[in-house]
Amino acid sequence: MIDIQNVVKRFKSNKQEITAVDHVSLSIKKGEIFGVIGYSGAGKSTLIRMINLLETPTEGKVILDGTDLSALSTKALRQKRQKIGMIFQHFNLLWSRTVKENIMFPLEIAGVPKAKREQRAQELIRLVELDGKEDQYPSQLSGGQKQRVGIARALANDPHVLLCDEATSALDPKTTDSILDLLKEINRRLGLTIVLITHEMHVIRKICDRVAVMEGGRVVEVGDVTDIFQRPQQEITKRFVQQVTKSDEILSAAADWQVDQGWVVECRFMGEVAGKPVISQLIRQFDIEVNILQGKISRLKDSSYGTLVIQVTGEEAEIKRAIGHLKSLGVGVEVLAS
Ligand SMILES: Nc1ncnc2c1ncn2[C@@H]1O[C@H](COP(=O)(O)OP(=O)(O)OP(=O)(O)O)[C@@H](O)[C@H]1O
Repeated sequence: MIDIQNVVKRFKSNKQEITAVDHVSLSIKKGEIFGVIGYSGAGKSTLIRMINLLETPTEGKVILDGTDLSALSTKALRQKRQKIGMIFQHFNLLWSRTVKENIMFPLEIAGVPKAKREQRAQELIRLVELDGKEDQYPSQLSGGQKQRVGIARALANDPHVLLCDEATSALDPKTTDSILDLLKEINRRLGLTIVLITHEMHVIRKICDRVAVMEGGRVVEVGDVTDIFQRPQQEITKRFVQQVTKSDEILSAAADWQVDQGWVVECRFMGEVAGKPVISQLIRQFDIEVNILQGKISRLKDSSYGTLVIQVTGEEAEIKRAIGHLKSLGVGVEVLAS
């Protein structure tokens, strides 16, 4: 659906050259929610803006539904862009227009007749649950409601792809969740492909099917969200996963855990193994004691993921055997202190 092929973007400023995106290749499937995560300056915005050619790649190609975007004439590109909706961190609404007028604006540009525009705007207002707000101005709306207008406007021309540029970064956690639920619902109902960029693993965890991790302009890791949570490879990915799997209490307690007694071990459960009485079996099978220090269950888009921090005491060789057994069951194990 979206093929990003060896894309590079360099910016020249003050005689300096910055490589914002450095040889990135990604293949995004039709109907999936694909997330790109990275810290500030990683190149996420530049990358997502190359998907609709708001930024032109210095090298490489972006192929959308089989069409090389950079090979299109200005007119053909404008038409193609109507099928790529975009929403932004700061909503980018027209402040002098009402909710309905904002939503009708892209239809006006596309030359859709007035009656049809009105009808479509009403449908979209219902979809994003803004009934009753159609004649209000953006300044009269909450942040979440403004983003709902942004989403409705982005969907006006029935796009195949929705690009989300840090769409929830300006919102509080509860509103963030309601906007993420809406995006998930739109993806499910309309089969829309969604590409989002974020610096929050919570966003990836809640709605994405796959994720790419960016650092210094490069994609350093890519995979299914469930796999990335279970087996993060790169240091940066591990840090992002920790954002949601390790509570602040675990992180601060980790510094204090004493090593004088046994080992402190973090176990990560996902899928089938999460439903099994693994710890009670462990105590029965091995000559060890287990003390539960912390536990947390996180919901992913379609599954759940649990972390449990335990203190294991006993003979070192027996602890090692018990840990080996946990690993053989598919439990992710990390020794935090020994
Ligand atoms: N128009 C531009 N001119 C010059 N440098 C730019 C331009 N746009 C981005 N950059 C630089 O490219 C690098 C990547 O920026 P980009 O905005 O894509 O990163 P990001 O991951 O989206 O970060 P943030 O979340 O802070 O926006 C940064 O070093 C940035 O300063």
